[in-house]
Amino acid sequence: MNENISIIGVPMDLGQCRRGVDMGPSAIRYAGVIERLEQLKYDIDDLGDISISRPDRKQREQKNKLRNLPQVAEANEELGKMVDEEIKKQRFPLILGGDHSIAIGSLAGISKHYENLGVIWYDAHGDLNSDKTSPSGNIHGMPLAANLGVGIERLTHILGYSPKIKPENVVIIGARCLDPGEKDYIRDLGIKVYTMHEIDLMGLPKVMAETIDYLEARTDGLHLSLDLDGLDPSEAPGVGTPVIGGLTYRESHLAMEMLAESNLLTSAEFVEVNPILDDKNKTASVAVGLIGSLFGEKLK
Ligand SMILES: NC(=[NH2+])NCCC[C@H](N)C(=O)O
Ligand SMILES: [Mn+2]
Ligand SMILES: [Mn+2]
Repeated sequence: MNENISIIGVPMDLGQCRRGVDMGPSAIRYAGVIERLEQLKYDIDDLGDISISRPDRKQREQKNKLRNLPQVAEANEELGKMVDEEIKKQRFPLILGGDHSIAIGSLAGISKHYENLGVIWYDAHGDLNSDKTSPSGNIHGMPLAANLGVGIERLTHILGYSPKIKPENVVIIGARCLDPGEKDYIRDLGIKVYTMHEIDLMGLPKVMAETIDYLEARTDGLHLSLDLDGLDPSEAPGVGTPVIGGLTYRESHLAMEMLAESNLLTSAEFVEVNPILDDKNKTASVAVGLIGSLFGEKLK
């Protein structure tokens, strides 16, 4: 793995309705992410947090299908540019959210550098809605669709190009809450999804081994987009859209260790940590533990 990591915080809470997820980056820093990675001998450059502009009251009262679109789009443009710069410097971008709408900017900056970027979407949700299918109007339910080129241009064309990724290079792991439009889309495009059903049947080690083999054969870079709500809410309670019946702490560590061993990863993001909904920063600590495993921490 690249020994040089650049950390970018994105205190974004405008892609959904629960306040507090904007404090995710500071909760993850407080839980010791930098110290943890420095112990593993990485060179860390913490670039701090992107500034997010606030909608005014008039805008907040508007009922439209894409909540806070101007601010979300603008922050994603800025994130995309920063990520692009770090990759040009040959540094590994590690992005800390913030709600999952920030994956639009991350992939805008990353995907420019790869012909066939692979993406692992570790999440209870598909995040495959568009303005047309979204039941909520929340942009954090749309980033994977936007990156596949589906949705309104202001989101699909961040940094001026689209699509960012191809459906056959995406693997969703941990899904257990999909909206009707998302299910249709997965079926039509044949996106590879390991729902909790397959994980229960096959076991997480087999799921990860298949995922890694599949992506290794067809991609030239690999991004992990890990939504903490992929884990079970009993172990990661500090998230805005919890869904019972998720991946365990142990399974998630093993998934990270197997990814570390594969040596394929070129970028990662950890999103949806909401310290206000958390239990004594437990979810941020889980995120830091997972980051440790992802970057090669071992007991022997
Ligand atoms: N990143 C997330 N937590 N997304 C949750 C999305 C929930 C729902 N599918 C929606 O579109 O509103
Ligand atoms: Mn989710
Ligand atoms: Mn998500």
